[in-house]
Amino acid sequence: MRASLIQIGVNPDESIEARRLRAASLVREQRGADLVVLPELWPVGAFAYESFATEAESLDGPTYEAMSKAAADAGVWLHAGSIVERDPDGPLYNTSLVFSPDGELARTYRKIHRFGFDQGEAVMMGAGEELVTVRLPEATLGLATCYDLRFPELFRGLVDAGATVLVIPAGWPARRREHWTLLARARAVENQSYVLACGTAGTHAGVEQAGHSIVVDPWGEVLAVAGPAEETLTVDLDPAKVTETREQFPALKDRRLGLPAPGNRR
Ligand SMILES: NC(=O)CC(=O)C(=O)O
Repeated sequence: MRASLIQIGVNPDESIEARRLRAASLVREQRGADLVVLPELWPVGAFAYESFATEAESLDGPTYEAMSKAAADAGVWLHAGSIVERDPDGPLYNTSLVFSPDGELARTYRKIHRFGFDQGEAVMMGAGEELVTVRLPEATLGLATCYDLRFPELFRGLVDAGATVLVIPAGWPARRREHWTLLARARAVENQSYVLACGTAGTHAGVEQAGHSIVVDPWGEVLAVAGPAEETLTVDLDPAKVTETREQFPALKDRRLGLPAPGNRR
């Protein structure tokens, strides 16, 4: 199973329309891959809070249009990263779009953990409430977005739902790059799953992006890692390796669920 991660640059000198066209063309160049992944909020920029409301899109908006065509033209499964979704009956959401190779919108995922503490996304957007997996012929994708990476229980939920490849689009800042790499590897090791973590390059809203998109196998080996600049990583995954790892080192079977809360035992 061939996966391509497009670590696109998000910079203020490029319009959103121009970036959309460029992203679509980069996706088309990945013909031959099985799965292509774009990062979080690449049209507007994950930290461009002041533009969230004006650039919010519906689920059939301009990014949907461009990515649906690109997926069909390339004949790939496309995790098109996320958009600022305008829900006509609710708040904004940070919503990922996954297209099948015929360009159909197969699944959407609303980011569950919103970043910013008491500002930015955390106050401007609604929180997703649903775990999402996507069945591909060779693997089951478990979806998460950026800050979700810090919450291991979400990934356990995805594994319990059958995920074998954890896909994490992000707009991760350069100043916390070590956390990004460390957490991506940890999620792969503890869940005995592939991790495809795709970040952005460039600087927007004054926040330098980490880049360093990374692909980790179910044993925790780093199969590929990008530099800080715009780059596409292409990696061959072996879906059987997930089963082999889980059988040969069956730590997931040793989980102790449902233990009682701490008592007063001395
Ligand atoms: N931007 C995010 O969602 C997460 C992030 O920056 C972090 O450090 O966590």
